Amino acid sequence: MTDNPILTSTRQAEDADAALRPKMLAEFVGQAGAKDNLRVFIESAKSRREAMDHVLFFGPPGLGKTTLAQIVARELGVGFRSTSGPVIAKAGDLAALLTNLEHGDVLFIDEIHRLNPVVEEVLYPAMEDRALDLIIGEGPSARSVRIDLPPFTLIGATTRQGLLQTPLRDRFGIPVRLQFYSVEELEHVVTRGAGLLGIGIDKGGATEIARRARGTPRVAGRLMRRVRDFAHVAGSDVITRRIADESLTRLEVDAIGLDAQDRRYLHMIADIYKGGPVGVETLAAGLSEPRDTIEEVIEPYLIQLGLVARTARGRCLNDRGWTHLGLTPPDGPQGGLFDSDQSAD
Ligand SMILES: Nc1ncnc2c1ncn2[C@@H]1O[C@H](COP(=O)(O)OP(=O)(O)OP(=O)(O)O)[C@@H](O)[C@H]1O
Ligand SMILES: [Mg+2]
Repeated sequence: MTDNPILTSTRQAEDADAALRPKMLAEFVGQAGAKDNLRVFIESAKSRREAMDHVLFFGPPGLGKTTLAQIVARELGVGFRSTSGPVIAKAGDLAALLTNLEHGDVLFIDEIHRLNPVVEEVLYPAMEDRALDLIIGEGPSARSVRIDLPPFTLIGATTRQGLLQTPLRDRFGIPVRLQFYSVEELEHVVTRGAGLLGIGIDKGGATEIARRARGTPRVAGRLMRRVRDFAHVAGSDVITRRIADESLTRLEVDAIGLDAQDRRYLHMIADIYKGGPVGVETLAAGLSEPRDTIEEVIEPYLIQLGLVARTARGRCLNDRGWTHLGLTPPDGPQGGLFDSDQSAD
């Protein structure tokens, strides 16, 4: 099966993450609630010798969806097959994947919100009845055959739960929302990662990187690799707060983890649209970024920090957003909508 293009074409971008990926649930930092629940479902499935119910992981990029999917398969002691929504072009591709599964296997479909609707139709009976309904032949001689599938666990991952069709969403028995990580959790991620990369790090260095990692382990890993390069060139084998701070400042990552792209986004709303509201399409055009990048990568963290609000009329800069840019919010009617924002800290 390994030469099957559907199986091998996992996203390139993931490769850089591989070295830092935790292998078992016990090594996976944070997401305590999700982990506790998964542990129960895994144990139960194992003791009943049944396939675990289907799982949907959703949340912003880099929070550990792919990692958790691999961990679930490993903890269950079953095979792991991986593909992604846009890669499965035809119903037949999915049928081939499903019929090659072995008893209890995990089939991981990344970016499951991007499945072709025709393929999605095939997935419904597969998830629900573990059966495949195929039409064989054409015209008057066409007939439908039903093929039984082995018990399997589908794990879907998406950054856009809202784009999932309700029938698909409802077929996942275990929906899991991943949250942004706390600074303490990211300190663990960074310290563990430094160990794996073979560089020392002290508490101050770990805190400095964690505070600036946008609540996201992937960003923490990336920043740590860059800081390690600076430390290396500076001839230090330990990442200290000073080295971390200097390197991240040189990389234009500010004290709360925003990078040049985030600041461009905030400045566009502040300087050109006077704080908004402004539509996401307009921002996408102005920043020359795809709308998806704005909605999936840039905005979730800025919203979480309370710098920006998504409203029905468009994006608005909150008082905190103005303050972070070192600007004063204009007193105007648009302030009134958001003055519930806890300010003054
Ligand atoms: N809880 C965690 N503890 C330690 N490292 C983590 C954790 N979660 C994620 N990582 C690391 O962060 C990186 C990104 O994780 P992962 O690829 O699982 O994210 P994702 O949610 O699938 O992202 P995307 O939406 O882009 O596919 C990996 O290198 C992984 O090692
Ligand atoms: Mg992923």
